[in-house]
Amino acid sequence: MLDETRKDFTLQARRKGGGTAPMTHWQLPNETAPLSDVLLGSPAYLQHLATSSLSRKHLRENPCNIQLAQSQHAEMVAAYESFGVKVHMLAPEPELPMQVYARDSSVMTPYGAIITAMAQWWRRGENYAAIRQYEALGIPIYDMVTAGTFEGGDFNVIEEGCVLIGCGGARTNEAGARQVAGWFEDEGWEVKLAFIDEYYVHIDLMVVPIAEKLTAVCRDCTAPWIVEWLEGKGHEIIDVPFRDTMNLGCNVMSLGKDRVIAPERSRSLIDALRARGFEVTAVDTAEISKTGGGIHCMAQSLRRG
Ligand SMILES: NC(=O)NCCC[C@H](N)C(=O)O
Repeated sequence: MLDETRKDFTLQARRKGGGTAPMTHWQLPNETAPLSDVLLGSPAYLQHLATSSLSRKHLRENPCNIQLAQSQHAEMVAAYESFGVKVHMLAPEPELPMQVYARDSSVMTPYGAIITAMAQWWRRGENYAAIRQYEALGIPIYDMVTAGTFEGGDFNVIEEGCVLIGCGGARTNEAGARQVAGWFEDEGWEVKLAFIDEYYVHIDLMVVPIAEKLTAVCRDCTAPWIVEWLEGKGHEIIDVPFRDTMNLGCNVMSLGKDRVIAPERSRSLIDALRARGFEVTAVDTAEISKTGGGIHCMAQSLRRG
């Protein structure tokens, strides 16, 4: 017999045309409410691959020391735990060298998890691993992307019922982006599509929610309409320098209640947050980030609020 927590699992909770009921045992109203459960990926089988301009440059010049990256990951896990966040770890699989980036293979929403469609063949198995993980946790699958490619770093919940979807072509393509956009428009959300250059990989490199009406943005590489749109909603913008952004310095994780986990090297953002009274735990993730992602890319919020 299925235990209480697993009985909510289903492979397609989405109601066609909208009106899907939000989850009952889990909740995720937005990306800035207090975080109590997070999904992370193990770096046990991490490899440094040429996945993007970013990771290729480091591979050429100064490849990732995997052991050091693993110890940095352990420190990041400890940071979540020190804030009382329960860490759920994807079961590591030797066939999945990028599984540490738990943000991308699925996307948690108020209705359950979207199973994405990874663009690069060496990441596709992560989608199946994510399904198994949600089954084990009793989290319903909202739906699975079938029309094109879609990666979780491109689903950026700005506030409750409002999402910015990144579309760089090489990762999330237009067909995938429009399919997901349509689902959330049907649910009554405000949805904006941001076409970005594939150099930036995902939209969460340059736009990341920090707190209610407070967003970190790299103005130098974010389309001005996005900044104006956020400001129009009353968001204060913390500008993150371009160089820091390309080192994943904007890619931080909000824990809610004015607490943030940020990469140690992102001095400008850390100082700006501390000046506003935020509690910032700075973790050195520079070695992991040579493989192309940061703290936000490595985390999938499972429960907030
Ligand atoms: N959300 C993200 O930006 N994820 C980073 C993914 C990094 C990984 N090396 C990749 O290129 O797929």
